[in-house]
Amino acid sequence: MSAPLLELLGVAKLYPRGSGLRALWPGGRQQQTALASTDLAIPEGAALGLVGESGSGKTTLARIAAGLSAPTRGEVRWQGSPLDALDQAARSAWRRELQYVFQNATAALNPRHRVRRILGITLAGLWQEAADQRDRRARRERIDEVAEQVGLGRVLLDRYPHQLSGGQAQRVAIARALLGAPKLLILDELVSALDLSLQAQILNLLGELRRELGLTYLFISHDLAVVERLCDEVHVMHDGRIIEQGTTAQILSNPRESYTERLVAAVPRL
Ligand SMILES: Nc1ncnc2c1ncn2[C@@H]1O[C@H](COP(=O)(O)OP(=O)(O)OP(=O)(O)O)[C@@H](O)[C@H]1O
Repeated sequence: MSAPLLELLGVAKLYPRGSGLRALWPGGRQQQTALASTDLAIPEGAALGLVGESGSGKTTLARIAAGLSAPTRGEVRWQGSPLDALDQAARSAWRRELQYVFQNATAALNPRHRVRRILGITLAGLWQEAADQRDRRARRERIDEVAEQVGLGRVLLDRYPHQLSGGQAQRVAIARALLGAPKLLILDELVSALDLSLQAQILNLLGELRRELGLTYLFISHDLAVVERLCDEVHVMHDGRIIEQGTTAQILSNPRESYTERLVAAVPRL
């Protein structure tokens, strides 16, 4: 059996707590556990949801999983290899194949460039790193291809980020993440700021992309109703720990923990 695409082994994150004079006192600087020792495996093709209230540690876990933040303890493995042990070629493949998409899509886009340029800069960087010699025309074609995949009309490629709606900006953020043909997308509160009908559109798009491109998702949300629409499996976080995990159907119909019951009770039923 092949190794999971991504694996966290005993990963934990502590932050110093306390500042000012208290921190100078012996024993005054305590540590706060943002993430207690956590194991997590994401097999290729999975759509795994991570739910929990604000402050439960979801983003801390996601950032460590993406290699954006170093764990205080434990190890992250990509396709079976510890991140620290990846050689240069494997590291550059990992950077391309794992993409993190943030909640606030508009803020993540350079306001001074049109969308096509924003995507072009990312693509040029990816191809340069891979020593890919393809020319400007090929770059243009790849951008058009990805824009089509995410349902972004050509007209929108000529707009500046501030001229985009929230849903359009999310599509640009997803398009940018797709440029390098990733395997795993880490989607952090991607649809939280959108109204319900736009949420549904983006979730449908993510479902289609998963089927068409064989993508794997780690999908983070405080809202179980959103996770339910996209994920096969759910991990529930509370106080820096995964307290419960199971298939989405199991979690929704038969939650074990009272904390999970409360999240389930908040899911609107038609
Ligand atoms: N850089 C930091 N320094 C100190 N404490 C931090 C830092 N980042 C996160 N924390 C703390 O770690 C805990 C977990 O935060 P985290 O952002 O991972 O939760 P979350 O579930 O993603 O919540 P949210 O949805 O509000 O972002 C919180 O108590 C938070 O205050």
